[in-house]
Amino acid sequence: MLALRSLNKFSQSTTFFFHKLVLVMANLEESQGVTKPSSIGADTLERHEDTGEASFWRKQKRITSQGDTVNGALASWGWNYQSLGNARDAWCLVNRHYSSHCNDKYTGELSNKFLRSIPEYIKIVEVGPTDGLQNEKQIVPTSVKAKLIKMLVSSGLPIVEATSFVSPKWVPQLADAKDVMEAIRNVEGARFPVLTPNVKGFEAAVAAGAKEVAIFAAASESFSKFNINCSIEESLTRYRDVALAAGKLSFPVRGYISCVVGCPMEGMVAPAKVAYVARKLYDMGCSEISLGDTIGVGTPGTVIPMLEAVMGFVPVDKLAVHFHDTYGQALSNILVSLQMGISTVD
Ligand SMILES: CC(C)(COP(=O)([O-])OP(=O)([O-])OC[C@H]1O[C@@H](n2cnc3c(N)ncnc32)[C@H](O)[C@@H]1OP(=O)([O-])[O-])[C@@H](O)C(=O)NCCC(=O)NCCSC(=O)C[C@@](C)(O)CC(=O)[O-]
Repeated sequence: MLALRSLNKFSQSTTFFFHKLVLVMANLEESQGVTKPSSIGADTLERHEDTGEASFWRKQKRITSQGDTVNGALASWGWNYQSLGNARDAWCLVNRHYSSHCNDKYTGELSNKFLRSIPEYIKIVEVGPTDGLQNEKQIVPTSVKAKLIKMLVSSGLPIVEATSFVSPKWVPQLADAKDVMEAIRNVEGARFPVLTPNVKGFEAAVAAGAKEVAIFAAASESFSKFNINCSIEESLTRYRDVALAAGKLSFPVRGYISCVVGCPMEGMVAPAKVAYVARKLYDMGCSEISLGDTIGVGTPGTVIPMLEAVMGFVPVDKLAVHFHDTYGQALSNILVSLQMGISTVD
């Protein structure tokens, strides 16, 4: 467990978080024509302080709903990429402003303002051996996977998702799931959930010694077909069977949702679609629901309304966030998630 309050002591990193947040806000506004600031720095900061948090969130919502009208191919995210492209220059401006004008007291006040609402403890769920290794071009030997898992545990991580009991034809990288479980059988000090896409996978996981499992749905129809070869509704039926079987053994079941803000095939994903799948997973007994920005296109402007929609159906203490850092937005997205009360981060 990580004492997040200790972040207050590291004014440099909190200032970095804050800079990133200001940047995302500034860039979203500029790219959407909401405002046209002549420069980014103190003016931008004061403007947001003046308007207050509530109106900032409203503004982000408006921007997102404008974005929602953009549909279709990935190219429809052009405004987002544009924002990210501008971010480096703008960050330099903000950074220069702070280094010459900011004193420690001011930085401390800002840190308090932006960190005061975050949970005291954060649970980290490590997913490198699954979400990481499944993308490796070369197949990593079982012994190396086991060593990686042991090292992750010895670094203090309390939960390490160990492997996936999926079809070896679909994910040959993780075809050695049973052997990985055998290799870590005597490792203590952490929990080792595994991914199971159906009852066949669940039964194999139980036989290999797993004590908790995760199922993975998507908020986008196209991605569901691409990833698990079935529609969202079919996947929910499948997962209900897995949850039922897990319930009989009192195994915790984690539910993932992929593409919670964007899909590589469909573009932007509406928050209501994510909320729908989250509610279904929660109702079937998932003890935790992890919201995945699978392709890393989320920004605070799209993440906040998505979280608001999901929180309408699932208690915040049952939610986790899973941000891929493809475009360097993961830290900003994690920060706003923490500010909204999420306390589990993949
Ligand atoms: C779901 C299926 C199985 C459907 O795949 P399918 O081809 O539609 O399944 P099927 O039922 O027709 O079976 C085809 C073959 O697979 C076998 N099979 C069937 N099930 C299993 C199983 N569990 N374990 C081992 N073998 C299995 C089955 O026995 C059969 O073998 P055959 O008769 O041809 O020899 C397949 O699409 C699949 O395995 N997909 C998994 C893909 C995957 O792992 N994706 C990444 C997961 S991580 C993620 O989704 C996102 C996340 C969590 O990281 C968060 C984020 O970033 O968004």
